[in-house]
Amino acid sequence: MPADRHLSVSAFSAGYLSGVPIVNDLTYGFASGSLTTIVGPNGAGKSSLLKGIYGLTRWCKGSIRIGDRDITALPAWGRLQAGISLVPQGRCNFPHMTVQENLQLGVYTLPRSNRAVAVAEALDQFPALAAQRTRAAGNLSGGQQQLLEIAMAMMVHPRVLLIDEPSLGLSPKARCQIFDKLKEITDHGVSVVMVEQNVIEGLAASDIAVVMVDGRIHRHGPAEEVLNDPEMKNVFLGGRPDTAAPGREPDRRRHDDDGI
Ligand SMILES: Nc1ncnc2c1ncn2[C@@H]1O[C@H](COP(=O)(O)OP(=O)(O)OP(=O)(O)O)[C@@H](O)[C@H]1O
Repeated sequence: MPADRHLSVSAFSAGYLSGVPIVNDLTYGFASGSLTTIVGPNGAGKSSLLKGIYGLTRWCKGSIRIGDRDITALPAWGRLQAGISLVPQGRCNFPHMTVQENLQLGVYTLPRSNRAVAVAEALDQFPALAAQRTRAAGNLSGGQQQLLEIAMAMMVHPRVLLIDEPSLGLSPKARCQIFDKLKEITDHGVSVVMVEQNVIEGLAASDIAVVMVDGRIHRHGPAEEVLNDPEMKNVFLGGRPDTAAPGREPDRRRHDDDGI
């Protein structure tokens, strides 16, 4: 995989209150063109790591590189231009606007002359959205809304896609479809870094697992290996095949039954 898609952090700390690191002195290179999933207990700093990489925490120190370019000094929009896209937790698209209008917002940062082509490409790459292009985004199923978020993040052709808990509130079928889509994205050479609370399903779909505890990396390795490690199962995965990360309340929100 091309080296310019390699995201790495070095002695990286980030947080919200001055002097209180949530992500603590972390050094790690995310495998290029792979699906890396970050798991760990509640409050471990998983989401904060994604936000810190994207430039959304109040402070950070250490360094972040994409390829051989140091992007630490760039603000969030600069990191987007450098090739990092973020899908934050939750479905935060514009619910009263149509799918097509949401996609048009996704290309707002591109030169005007490239925008129509980018929207057409997105509809081509996400056929489930093409079928719904004139529908208000808020009326889509949860899985379709998540797909729309992913499509919007992909429209700027990122080298690295950061995505926070994409399966939240989705049915098993829709979760599976989202993970498949993320795998497909890595097939096109994009490095995907996902935070996921559905540990078993998330890791089963992934290439690499990173286990975070207290702001630090406790363990990393091939996802299958981590998934099958008895220590990981007992300590972090709850030891049962359908268990989310310990400490998390079960998700009682309505699930979409029909997938995407
Ligand atoms: N905007 C914020 N301001 C202050 N503290 C925050 C903010 N966001 C997160 N935190 C704190 O940072 C710590 C880590 O939170 P974070 O969301 O990164 O953990 P997480 O591993 O993603 O956990 P979860 O699985 O619960 O989302 C928590 O103690 C949380 O309260």
